[in-house]
Amino acid sequence: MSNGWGYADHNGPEKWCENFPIANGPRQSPIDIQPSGASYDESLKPLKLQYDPSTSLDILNNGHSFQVTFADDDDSSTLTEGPISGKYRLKQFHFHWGASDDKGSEHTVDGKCYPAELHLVHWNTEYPSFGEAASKPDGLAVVGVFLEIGADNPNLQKLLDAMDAIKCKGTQTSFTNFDPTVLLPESLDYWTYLGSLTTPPLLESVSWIVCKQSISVSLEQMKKFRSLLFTAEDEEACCMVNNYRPPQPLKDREVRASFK
Ligand SMILES: NS(=O)(=O)c1ccc(C(=O)N2CCN(Cc3ccccc3)C2)cc1
Ligand SMILES: [Zn+2]
Repeated sequence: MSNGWGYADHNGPEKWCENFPIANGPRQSPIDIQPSGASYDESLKPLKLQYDPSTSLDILNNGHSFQVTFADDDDSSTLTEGPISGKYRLKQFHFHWGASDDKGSEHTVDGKCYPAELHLVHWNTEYPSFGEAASKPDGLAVVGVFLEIGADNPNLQKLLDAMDAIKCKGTQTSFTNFDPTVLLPESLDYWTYLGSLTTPPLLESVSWIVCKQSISVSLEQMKKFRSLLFTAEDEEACCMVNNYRPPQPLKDREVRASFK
């Protein structure tokens, strides 16, 4: 398999170790979060997320997910406090989801899968760029938010409306003036652990921050996610679904909770 990794049987998560041996490393993500095994840490601070909507740039179908990319040449949109030290800049956010509502999240909670999971990706400003930070053990911080089937979520609608313009791999369109704060749950209680990118190159550089509370998504809104394609315009269409990596062994790691 060249660098053409994906989520199909021939190039999916079970095959990634062939080109990315770190797939079997000591701090891989995602994991199954077992709340009874997590330890409450009173020293954990509340998350401080300060996003400037004017830093949102565009929305892209990258063939693995869709992502909204942010200008990260200054400290306009940052994550501070929480379990991290220093300041991390927002680079992009994206989602993972399933072909049906019984799967799609990457992290699970006591084995429970959610239909989708949002990842807000930040990089440590100790380093000069995302690319540099991505290879450092404290280089990235990703905030994960579960999506749960329920009421229509109006805060997702601008994303969904843009999907017609990014149906195929490699398509993108302007996506300005978007404040990702609207995608966060009411409570920012979280679990945190040291892990990795959940896609190749699976670099073990991520401080994971997974919110306990989910946000809602309706059945109709989930169908819109599933209307995207993994494939380019000139290829046989393949629906973008099941773009998630299953939970990986916890190995010698602890999961801490910011709440009792
Ligand atoms: N699912 S997740 O949240 O773990 C996640 C997935 C992908 C990414 C991401 O932006 N890239 C993964 C590698 N890619 C290419 C790359 C670029 C520079 C250095 C190294 C590699 C970028 C970030 C977070
Ligand atoms: Zn992700």
